[in-house]
Amino acid sequence: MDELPPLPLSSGAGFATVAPQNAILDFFFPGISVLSTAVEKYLHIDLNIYIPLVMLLGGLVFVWRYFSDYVWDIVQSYLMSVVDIRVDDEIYNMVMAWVSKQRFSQGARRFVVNTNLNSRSWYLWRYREDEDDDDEEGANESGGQASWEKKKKRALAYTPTFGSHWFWYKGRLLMFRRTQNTQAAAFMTASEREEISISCFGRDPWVLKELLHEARQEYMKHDENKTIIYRGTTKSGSTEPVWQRCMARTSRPFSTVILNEKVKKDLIDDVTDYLDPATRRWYSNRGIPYRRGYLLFGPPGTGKSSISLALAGFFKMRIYIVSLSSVTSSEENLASLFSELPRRCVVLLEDIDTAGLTHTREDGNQVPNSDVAPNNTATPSKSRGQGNGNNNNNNTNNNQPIGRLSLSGLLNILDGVASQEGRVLIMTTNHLEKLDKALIRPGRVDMIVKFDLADAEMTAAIFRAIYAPLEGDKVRAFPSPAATTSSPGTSRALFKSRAGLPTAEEEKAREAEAAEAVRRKEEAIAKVDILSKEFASKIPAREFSPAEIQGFLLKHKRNPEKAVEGAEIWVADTRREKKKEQELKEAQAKREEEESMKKAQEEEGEGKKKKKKKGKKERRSNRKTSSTKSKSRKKDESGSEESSSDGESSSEAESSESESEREAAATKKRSRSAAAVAEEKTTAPAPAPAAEAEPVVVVVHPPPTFTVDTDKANGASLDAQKNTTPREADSGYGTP
Ligand SMILES: Nc1ncnc2c1ncn2[C@@H]1O[C@H](COP(=O)(O)OP(=O)(O)OP(=O)(O)O)[C@@H](O)[C@H]1O
Repeated sequence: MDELPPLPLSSGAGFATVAPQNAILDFFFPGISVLSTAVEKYLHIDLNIYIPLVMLLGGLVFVWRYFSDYVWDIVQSYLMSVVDIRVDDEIYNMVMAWVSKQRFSQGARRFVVNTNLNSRSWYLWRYREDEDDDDEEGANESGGQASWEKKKKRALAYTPTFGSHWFWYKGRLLMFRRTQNTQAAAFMTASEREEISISCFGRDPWVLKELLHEARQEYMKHDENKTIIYRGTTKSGSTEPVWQRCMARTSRPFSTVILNEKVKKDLIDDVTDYLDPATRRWYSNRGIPYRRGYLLFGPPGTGKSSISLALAGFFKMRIYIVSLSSVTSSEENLASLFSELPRRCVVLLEDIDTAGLTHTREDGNQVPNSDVAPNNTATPSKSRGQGNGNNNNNNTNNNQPIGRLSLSGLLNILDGVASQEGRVLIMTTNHLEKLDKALIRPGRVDMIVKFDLADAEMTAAIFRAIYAPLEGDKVRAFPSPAATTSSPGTSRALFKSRAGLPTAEEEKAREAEAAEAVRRKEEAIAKVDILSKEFASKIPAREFSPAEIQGFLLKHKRNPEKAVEGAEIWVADTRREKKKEQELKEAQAKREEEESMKKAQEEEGEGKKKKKKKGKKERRSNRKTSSTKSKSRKKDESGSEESSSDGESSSEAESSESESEREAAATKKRSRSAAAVAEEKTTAPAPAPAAEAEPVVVVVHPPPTFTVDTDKANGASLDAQKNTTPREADSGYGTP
């Protein structure tokens, strides 16, 4: 066996025998010379001849690593088109929905799985989670079970993981790139911290635009027959105002909002006319701002929001809702929100009465008599008059910002020079009388619609709307003789039992089944109609809102007879509850009033105390000066004493006499001034003057009867003060 050559790096002598290229290789790849010697010895392959090749490859890799990014940037900049997709825009959801359906996405070996593909970004938050897909499977099943079934059926979505992914679209090679933004703020959620882009070779990005358009179209299909609702709010973690997409609801048919038919028709006709492109041209030709405003007013729960949603759904417009009573509705925020509105949309301004007029929705109850009126003509003068009358009270501080929104600010936002044209503005209020005239003048509000508590007709209509069978409803058989005498061959059970019969008979049975369904439906409608009248007769007119009645009916949603039975009890219970609520409210208001009065009196008392203290100080300093004066006078007198010792006793007596005289005079003076103060107090509850706080006065002129009544004193009622001596006032305020 041949002897192995000495290890190249084991000793200084060994190192000297190693070829120079091996030494270099060993430097970069330790142990390579040992390996090459072993390979040469046992496999008879000389690795040394490949060394230049290996080094060249290594060099190339090294160079590529440094230059690939640079080269790629150049290729992207000059030879490719790229679209970056923002995660905080709705297009993110559209593109991701599209991508998840592509083959390259479904076949990816490394992927991200989601139950919800949408951006978790602030403004899309909750999207789809709260959609009412009640037309999907499982809707018939009851409550929680149905939603659980629905969740189980919801498909998982697979999207490619971070990195670059190539795919073909319309014969072009495109690249989908998903990267993580490491510089994004830490509070952002995972999906907010990612960035996506799609690129294609070539300088014309038409293929990318087509892809985006297709993604959008597919996505929009989902929103067909839905009313998409946005709410004005602030971005999470900041004060920046944004429109947050909060829901996509199945559009509400107009027929489900119970309102005077003429009013409804007028409203729809007016909006239809306004949205007509010819009207738009008409406005612009005449230089009139293309805007239309509607004011819906009435008590809570009478259908104002419902009709706004129905309008938006009917005209296939998005609805943007902002409540003026919310904390976010400052002037700047509102202006910013309005500037971001699309051209064609419905803007719903809720609680407009809070705009610089009042804080609460509870007080005030006057409503005018009209149902609907073009603002410039038919609004009843009574309502406007009353409104204005009240306004006089409320509007004294119209332009004072409440919260941070002033009336003038709101008016500017609504129709200032910078405000959007083309939108339908709907304002709602519970208190029309509290609105400023300027806010509802024609141009801002072109139609006023009144909503009222339910009358008998409305109550019956609500009943019918809830119980009358609709398309797709399972019709419950009402117990009636007709139902029991129906042909036995037409029953569902019999139909099932004949399932295997020849086609003609089966056809016949099916027709009979359909006829039976129609008969049942008609029967149910007739029955519900009778019950609705009975129900309406039990509910007092104009006492309950449609929302309240609907709430009660929903408790018996599958049993109209029970609803009719329980109506009277419900009326009595609700009245009792309302009364209790009213009493509680009044007691609360009274308590608050008393507390505020007490506070005011305490503050007044504090003021008096301070004045008294000040008076005392002044008097003390006065006394000091008078005592120094009398001392100097005494000095003079003692001087005269020295000159005639005979007259000592007489002069002493004189001085003591004059002293007592002086004191008596001072006391008289003080008591006179105290009396004057007491007299003064009978006309105005002014704080006690300094003299009355003088302890000497209390000692010299004690009141004949004296009771300490802190309540009275604190109350400082005029009558009490009339009869109080200074002492009483003192004790009342705690003077020792
Ligand atoms: N006229 C109506 N027709 C049909 N449903 C109504 C009507 N009024 C109220 N409802 C029902 O009552 C509920 C509340 O109605 P809605 O929110 O539209 O009232 P609102 O007048 O906007 O109340 P608020 O002033 O408190 O905002 C809804 O579920 C709606 O279906």
